[in-house]
Amino acid sequence: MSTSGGLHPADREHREAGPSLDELRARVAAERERPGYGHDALITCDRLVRIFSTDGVEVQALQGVDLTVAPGELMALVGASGSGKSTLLRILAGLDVPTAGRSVVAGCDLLTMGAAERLRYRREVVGFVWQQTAHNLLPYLTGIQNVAMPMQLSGGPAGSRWGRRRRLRAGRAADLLELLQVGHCRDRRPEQMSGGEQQRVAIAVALANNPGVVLADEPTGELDAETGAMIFDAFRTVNRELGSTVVIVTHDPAVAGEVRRSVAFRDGRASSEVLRRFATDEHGEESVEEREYAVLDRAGRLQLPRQFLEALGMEHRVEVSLEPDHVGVWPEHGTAPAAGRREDGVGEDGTGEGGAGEDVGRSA
Ligand SMILES: Nc1ncnc2c1ncn2[C@@H]1O[C@H](COP(=O)(O)OP(=O)(O)OP(=O)(O)O)[C@@H](O)[C@H]1O
Repeated sequence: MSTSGGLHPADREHREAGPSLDELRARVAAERERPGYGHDALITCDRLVRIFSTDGVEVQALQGVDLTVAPGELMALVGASGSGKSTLLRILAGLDVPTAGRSVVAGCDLLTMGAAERLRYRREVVGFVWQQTAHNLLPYLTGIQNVAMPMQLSGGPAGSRWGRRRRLRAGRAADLLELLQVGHCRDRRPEQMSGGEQQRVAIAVALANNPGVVLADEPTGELDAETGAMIFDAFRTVNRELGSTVVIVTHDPAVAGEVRRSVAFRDGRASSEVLRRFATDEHGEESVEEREYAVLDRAGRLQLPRQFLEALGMEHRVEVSLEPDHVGVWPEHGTAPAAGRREDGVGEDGTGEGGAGEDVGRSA
């Protein structure tokens, strides 16, 4: 590994001498005072692993996922089939337990929760909406009864008498149906609703106990594009008006393109993120600025985009160089396509950004 390029001689001398005792003490003190990973997040996944064993064959569905989601975020998880998105969502929903690692949602540790706490977690801390519209609702109950059911199961909202509690539940259920623009479905059973209406009622059900987090697995997967857009609008309303944190797994590029942050999964890990900024100019024209980042995990690993590796013939080993403001990654000596690389790892333009290497870590 080369770490020379671009350093000031005084800095290089300092680095070679190593840190002084005072510097080491200061580092230890700073480390001790540093807030823990995910301290300000609502959802924290820390090196999360899930291994399935079927007939003696092990599948590593999650291979050390690091992910934090801030309170009030509306974000998407995307990625190829089999990359681990649904496995992660089921763990976050409290329906499955990770093999190793740590995951904390709204202060609840998903690895150590007991059965009673897990039940309370699933009823009150998270709400979920699944792809199959039919799975989200009880077929023999009306819209309003479906929304009131989770409140009934958890005993809320609090009130002194049974009759009063029932009225409060019915009032909140009706309010949620109105918020999601399906007030007209209050007395209809699911078979009397369209697919889009069923999903909006399902979102109301997910919100019944006022959970901090709403998880949705392909909620637009069974719907046409127009209805899918309406469902996504419903999630946006929930996020904006009720402050719920929303995580949506989706294959739908239209949905992924509408959120500020989408995290792409690859081979059981979060591999890249797209952050978007939506702006409206003085003429009312809307624009989106997108920036794609590779995810650097807590062990310092990152996945370079597959097309970068293929374009530069990188495999097995790469050369890495520390530059003053970024890290350069180069194909192993002698394996690169010829263009733009000098022996010292600096591109032909002398900037440290040679055409054959990938620079990572440059500040955004
Ligand atoms: N219960 C299970 N038993 C065995 N293997 C499983 C189980 N659930 C998931 N897997 C495997 O784990 C890997 C990740 O699956 P997962 O469903 O999380 O992927 P995904 O990204 O959600 O895919 P899709 O977009 O197709 O739903 C896959 O290889 C899958 O076959």
